[in-house]
Amino acid sequence: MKFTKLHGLGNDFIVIAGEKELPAGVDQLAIRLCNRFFGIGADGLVYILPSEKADFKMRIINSDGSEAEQCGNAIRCVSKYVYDHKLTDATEITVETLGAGVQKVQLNVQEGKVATVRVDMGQPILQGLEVPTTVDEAKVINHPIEVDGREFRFTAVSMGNPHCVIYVDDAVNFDLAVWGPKLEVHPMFPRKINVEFATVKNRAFTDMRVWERGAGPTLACGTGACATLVSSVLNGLTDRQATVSLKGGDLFIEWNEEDNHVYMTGPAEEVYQGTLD
Ligand SMILES: N[C@H](CCC[C@H](N)C(=O)O)C(=O)O
Repeated sequence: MKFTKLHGLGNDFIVIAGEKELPAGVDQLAIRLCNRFFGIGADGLVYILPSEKADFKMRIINSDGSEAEQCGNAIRCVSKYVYDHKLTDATEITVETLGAGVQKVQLNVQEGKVATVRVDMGQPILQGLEVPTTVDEAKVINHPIEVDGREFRFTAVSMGNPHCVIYVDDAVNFDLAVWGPKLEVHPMFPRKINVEFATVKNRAFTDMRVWERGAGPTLACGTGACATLVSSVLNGLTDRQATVSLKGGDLFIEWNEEDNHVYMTGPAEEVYQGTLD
């Protein structure tokens, strides 16, 4: 089986194209292949599949074997793959995902290869029960949550997959490995949750570090960056366009007031191709 290793700001994926559907036992395959010592090593396993509604369909399996509804960095990697490997020559394509339906994607090509990608990530979902959380409010903003005797305040945003954004004094040095896993599985989040710790530097720039559901501490999270921007606007902390700076690099996020869609712009890179017996 052929695969291609790609990443978006260090959030890395094993990409497999050419299958008609997910193989049986894909959860166990993802766990095995994503293992950084006994496998290829990645944050997730991504399939490019045929779609009846879009040019391509993307399915993403986290390194713990759980399937996610959406993945911002992976959709940029998939978009780069299909252009660079000549599955399309269009620079505007559509990709179908479980969590956001058919998404428009713009490819910025430099010297014949995709350099950056601008993705329409769709409309954020803010109703508490739809994110989902156990909080039945139209918007869950700065809501208290206690874990191991410490109280945090979170804002809940779904981009098709669930996120809770928490503002801290120093996100870059925050103890992500202690608090991330505790919040990921908190009973307030029925389908677990991706946890973003953010520090707003000014109205156009936010530091953010992420503990991902099903993958742990990744270098970047595209949907998490979108959730962070939406949360920061809801909390009156940033404008509707801002840079979200992650450990692996920066993403430019816009929450358009006219169409209520969130747009994410960032890079995608191919590392190598391989084959598995
Ligand atoms: N771990 C996430 C999926 C990957 C999202 C992230 N890698 C991104 O770039 O959006 C979840 O279970 O919802």
